[in-house]
Amino acid sequence: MALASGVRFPARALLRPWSLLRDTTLGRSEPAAGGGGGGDGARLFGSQRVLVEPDAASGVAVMKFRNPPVNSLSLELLTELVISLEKVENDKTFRGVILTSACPRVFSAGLDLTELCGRNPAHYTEYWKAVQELWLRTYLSSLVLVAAINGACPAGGCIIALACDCRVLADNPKYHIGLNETLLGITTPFWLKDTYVNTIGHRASEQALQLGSLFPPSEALQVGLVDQVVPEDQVLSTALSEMARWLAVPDHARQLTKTMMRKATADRLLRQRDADIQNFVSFICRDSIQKSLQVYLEKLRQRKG
Ligand SMILES: CCCCC/C=C\C/C=C\C/C=C/C(=O)SCCNC(=O)CCNC(=O)[C@H](O)C(C)(C)COP(=O)(O)OP(=O)(O)OC[C@H]1O[C@@H](n2cnc3c(N)ncnc32)[C@H](O)[C@@H]1OP(=O)(O)O
Repeated sequence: MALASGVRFPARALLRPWSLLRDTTLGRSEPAAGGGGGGDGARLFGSQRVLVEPDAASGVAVMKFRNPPVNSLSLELLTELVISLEKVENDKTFRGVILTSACPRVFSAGLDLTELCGRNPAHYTEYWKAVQELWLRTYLSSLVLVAAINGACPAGGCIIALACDCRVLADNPKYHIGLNETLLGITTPFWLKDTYVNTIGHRASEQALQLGSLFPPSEALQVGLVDQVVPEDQVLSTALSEMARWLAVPDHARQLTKTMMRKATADRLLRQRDADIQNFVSFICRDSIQKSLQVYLEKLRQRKG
């Protein structure tokens, strides 16, 4: 499936894109902002791994990741997120989206490590294209995007949050946020590094990226990684209040300003997407990198037991 940013989608999505969007239980989901949650609109926008609760009256859709146990960014979740965002974006009823998690205690565990281990170069190519596509689509969205971070938010989870216009984090000391890639033995690509620098500044990024820092809420607020830290049961309502503040600004002026602020960062990737994919594939295929990732994944699995 060719999208605006030029990416082709997985073969199964290309053949039957909507096959990824079956089996929605959206009609039974809890009410959205303003109470419009369960109707046909929800069915139209949502999918198996992405619940969408649209509220036409406010022009806001709440989009919930539902890929248990930890919302790891599998190829399927990445694809469904892009398709859901595209659908909402194409419906002029909507001016804003709140991104949040339907899984308890985790916003997103980041890239799905099983997509990065033991696969072939063709798979890594397809996967990295999907990562790029989600980032471009969120980072350059004309909608207002607010992240309602209701759980742990490492690595790829933080990347989604960083692409939003505003971040509200639940005040739970277990809900760490940051780019911890170095602790897995991998590096952050330049376009994600740029996004970090744009958000928390050069010196703070230099330290946090090298150390793989994961910040608890108070520190995340202090460093400017999130805009608000609120009690857990107030994350969604605070995100809705933030959304109202952003939507009070005329769309055209806000959108032009957003583009002005973000274009240079996005263009750096757009100019060298293929090279970035090649870099990623050759990096991830290295024996040493595969070994580091497998050790990390094994530690995660053992930690549980
Ligand atoms: C030079 C060119 C550029 C090269 C670029 C290279 C790479 C890309 C770089 C950057 C982009 C981003 C990278 C990433 O996102 S990598 C992923 C990093 N994520 C993490 O480190 C988080 C790991 N997870 C956790 O810390 C915890 O799971 C949690 C999120 C805090 C939740 O804790 P909780 O206790 O609730 O759950 P468990 O730990 O018990 O996990 C349950 C279950 O899920 C499995 N799991 C967890 N995280 C992942 C994951 N990211 N991918 C796949 N699977 C995951 C975990 O192993 C458990 O599985 P089990 O089978 O044991 O049930």
